Amino acid sequence: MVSAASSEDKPGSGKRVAIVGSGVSGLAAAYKLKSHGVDVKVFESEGRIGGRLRSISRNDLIWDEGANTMTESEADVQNLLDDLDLREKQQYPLSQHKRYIVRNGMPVLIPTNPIGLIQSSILSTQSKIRIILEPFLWKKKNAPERPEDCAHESVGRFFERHFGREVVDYLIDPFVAGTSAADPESLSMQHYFPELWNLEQRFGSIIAGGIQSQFSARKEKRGDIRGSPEKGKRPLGSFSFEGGMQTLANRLCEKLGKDNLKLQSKVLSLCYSHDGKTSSENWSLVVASDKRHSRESSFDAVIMTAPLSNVKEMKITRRGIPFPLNFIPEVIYMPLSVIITTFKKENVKRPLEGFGVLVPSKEQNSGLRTLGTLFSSVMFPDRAPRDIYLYTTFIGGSRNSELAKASMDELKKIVTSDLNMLLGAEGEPTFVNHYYWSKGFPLYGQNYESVLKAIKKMEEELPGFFYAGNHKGGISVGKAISSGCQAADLVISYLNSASGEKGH
Ligand SMILES: Cc1cc2nc3c(=O)[nH]c(=O)nc-3n(C[C@H](O)[C@H](O)[C@H](O)COP(=O)(O)OP(=O)(O)OC[C@H]3O[C@@H](n4cnc5c(N)ncnc54)[C@H](O)[C@@H]3O)c2cc1C
Ligand SMILES: C=Cc1c2[nH]c(c1C)Cc1[nH]c(c(CCC(=O)O)c1C)Cc1[nH]c(c(C)c1CCC(=O)O)Cc1[nH]c(c(C)c1C=C)C2
Repeated sequence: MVSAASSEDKPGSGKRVAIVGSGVSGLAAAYKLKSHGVDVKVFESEGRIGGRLRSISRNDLIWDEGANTMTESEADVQNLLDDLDLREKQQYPLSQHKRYIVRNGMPVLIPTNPIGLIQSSILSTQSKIRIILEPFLWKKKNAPERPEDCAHESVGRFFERHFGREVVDYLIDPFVAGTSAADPESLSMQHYFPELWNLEQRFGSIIAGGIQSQFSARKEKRGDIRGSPEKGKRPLGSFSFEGGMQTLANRLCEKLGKDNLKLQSKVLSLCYSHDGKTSSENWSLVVASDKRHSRESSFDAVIMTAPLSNVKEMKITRRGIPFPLNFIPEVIYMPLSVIITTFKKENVKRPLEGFGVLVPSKEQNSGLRTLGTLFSSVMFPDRAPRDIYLYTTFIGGSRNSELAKASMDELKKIVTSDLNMLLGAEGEPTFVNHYYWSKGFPLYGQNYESVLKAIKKMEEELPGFFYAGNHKGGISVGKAISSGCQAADLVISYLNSASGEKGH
């Protein structure tokens, strides 16, 4: 547990760490370090905390313009929620397992078990048979032969080999759109679905491998539950908080204390100056705030959580010599618009219960142009008055990157038309709001290996420099938290190490 450290075993006492970025990874790292007695300072370029957690309360409505839900598969997340006393604020969506994919212009419930799959109209009989027979029929002969080709295989190609094209078009394409705004051909299988990629490496068939590893995971879990009854009782699945996802960032910030946070403070440059005598207080930062530049000195370590595209713009010097960042590759980001609409319930003729609906690329032929819509007020009834539906619709991603930056008027027309076709929403929405993310998510594409290499190079060559956030190990909120906690652990070991210089 993060808060378990007693005052005697607080190894970080008297040490100072700078954290760049107040997204969930930076805040989680700062909180963990503070719990270990480290003096932390978080620098945030914007005038608000949370980064891609961004909830708005207005006009009796609550909505999220960034992440809408999160999961707690990572132990770091479970510990953090316990420590922050956030359990009573956790909100589980109603009927969250009801999720829909559009086929022939109409939402179809996604099957959640083999019988459901057989009964579902989402796939042809041929594809269903192919899924059932995958343990026997999967095409090893089509698998890339050279390990390097295997490492570069796309998500689309991988699933096509195992299940055929229709599964890619009607299950994988909408799934990756709904979890990364990308498309199956651009994503790297090894990096986007590492567990499934490993299953193929180990078992060949992903169905047989999946069943086998689920079986062992259940056995392990039964052991865990016996040890910790509290955790075993928790409902599985995604959740948010009263007031939206921002509640998590706000609680982290409260625990950190306002004095440890500097808003509107954009980090422009970092300087590591080891004087050869002490291994501490070697880092200083130049920060731009209110049109002034100031130097913030005497940090023992730095955790960088700003997107790599922002890091690339920073200047770093090491022992007085510029440390050029030209080895950082160009990261591709998914642009995305998030559009909030509300409709009077009486005007929505075919409302659906559940989490939301995803639109496969192929369904653009039916005239649909959105990526998907979350049924926000159906999931969380306190997000809108009782007689209103609030929807959160996503437009853009790799499928339609230009459309992501369309005007509010154009986006409103698209959303109104799609919700009319999918849910029978009639007339104009009673409220519209729009937020544009020019760099919504980093793409875990074919060049992702070079992204990881660049992060490793910075961490190896800059003593006391650590990188965390959604460019490393996964884009979900849970993975970003975990990445922040892991960076905090590495900083604690670094501060503890006798030399304090990771061998430099
Ligand atoms: C529209 C959208 C929907 C999403 N939905 C979900 C979802 O439902 N579930 C889920 O699990 N995940 C979701 N995600 C992903 C998830 O929200 C993010 O991956 C995660 O919040 C990223 O956290 P982070 O700390 O790594 O980065 P960020 O939140 O991006 O934080 C980085 C911070 O660094 C700051 N910064 C940048 N440059 C500087 C600088 N030079 N100096 C100081 N500060 C700087 C930025 O302002 C920012 O606050 C969604 C993301 C988006 C955009
Ligand atoms: C249609 C576009 C999008 C929707 N949500 C997002 C986009 C781009 C963003 C997003 N949503 C989730 C994540 C985390 C991914 C992860 O690696 O865990 C991100 C970046 C959560 C999520 N959303 C869906 C799934 C299956 C998940 C994983 C967690 C869970 O199972 O709850 C599906 C989904 N996303 C959207 C809709 C409408 C939808 C399903 C109907 C919107």
